[in-house]
Amino acid sequence: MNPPASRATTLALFCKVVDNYGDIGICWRLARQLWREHGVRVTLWVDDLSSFRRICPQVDLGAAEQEVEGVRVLHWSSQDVTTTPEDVADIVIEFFAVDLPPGYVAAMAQRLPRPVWFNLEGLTAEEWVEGCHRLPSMHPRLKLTKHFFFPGFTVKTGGLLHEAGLDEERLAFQADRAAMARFLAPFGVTKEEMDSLKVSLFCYPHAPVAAQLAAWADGERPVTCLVPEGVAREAVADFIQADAVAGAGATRGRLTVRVLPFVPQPDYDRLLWACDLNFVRGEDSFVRAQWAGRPFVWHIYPQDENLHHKKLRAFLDRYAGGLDELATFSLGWNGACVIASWPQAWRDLQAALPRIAPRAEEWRGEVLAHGDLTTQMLDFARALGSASENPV
Ligand SMILES: Cc1cn([C@H]2C[C@H](O)[C@@H](COP(=O)(O)OP(=O)(O)O[C@H]3O[C@@H](C)[C@H](O)[C@@H](O)[C@H]3O)O2)c(=O)[nH]c1=O
Repeated sequence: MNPPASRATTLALFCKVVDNYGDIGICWRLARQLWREHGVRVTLWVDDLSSFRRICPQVDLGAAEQEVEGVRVLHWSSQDVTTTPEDVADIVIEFFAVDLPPGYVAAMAQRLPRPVWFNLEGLTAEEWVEGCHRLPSMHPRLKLTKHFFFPGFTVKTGGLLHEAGLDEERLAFQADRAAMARFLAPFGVTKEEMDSLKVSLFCYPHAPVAAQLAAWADGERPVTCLVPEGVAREAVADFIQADAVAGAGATRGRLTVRVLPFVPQPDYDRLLWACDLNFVRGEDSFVRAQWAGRPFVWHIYPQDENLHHKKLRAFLDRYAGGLDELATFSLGWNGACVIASWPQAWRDLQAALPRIAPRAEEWRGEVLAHGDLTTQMLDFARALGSASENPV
């Protein structure tokens, strides 16, 4: 899509990879959408190019500066950054409260008009975020104000990342069995496996994967489990009796496990769309599973003192009303309740899938009615800009 002819808004997005792929996954998604759909010139500062490359193979690991899909990417390898006020973007986003380079902040304070500054926070369904979304925080020394921006599920939050045209693309794909079969074939999925219950599996190492694989193997219905390389490595290797590398797989009982390569982000969406049930984790895959319109089980990122169990319950309270089988299974999957029998918990969940599927579609509509995160963020930035004679 061509950017508008007038001077484009500029935006700097600072991303530190704490671990795994969610931090860069979210920032990359946001950066691409800002450019493609809103014509915003984005500079993405990221400290870990290797993690970035796993979800976006075009990334050059050796480049201090590069352009990827219209986004300027800078390797943020040190806090020792010198920037002039003219080089500061109109909008500056720190992701998950990262410390911006002091030199960049000093230049922000000198820039006229001042940039709009956001701290983009993590996603939670808890109610308190509604009171914190859009709150200002003054810099203790400099003439700068930062605003908190909270993603979320309700009208009083900033919404979720969702690209224009995503639903049309997804629905066309899901309506085309041959397209789904063509997509899955390179991963070894056969015609027979297309007729089985197709499950994608993305979780943290502490999930009870071995018990679940056993429940599938001993279950009544054929299941094909597609698991990206590196996920639940030990349990998968035990099941297939071989190294869990991409291309490996085995069938035991009613279960076939296939190990997939880690795919680029757009293909991960297609994987979720092609499966009947998705196990997802963290933040970004959790949101993408919601857009897939299919039942999913969430493995939440673990936190100290089991704080994450509270967050999981807050989400299930919003999502899984009347779907006790899903709530119980999800709590058990996350160690938030004891499951007496995995095979039984699975049978219960499987029997409930036809009731969960319409809820997945309904939920999509409910959440999207409030608008997407990127548009809401830009609208807020513009409102702040015009209020302070600071047009963006
Ligand atoms: C499995 C797979 C995932 N992906 C992408 C989808 C997502 O953008 C990304 C995975 O990110 P997530 O689902 O968020 O899970 P995650 O666990 O990888 O990431 C995170 O979770 C956050 C809550 C934490 O704050 C982070 O520190 C981080 O741990 O990887 C691919 O592109 N290809 C693949 O094959």
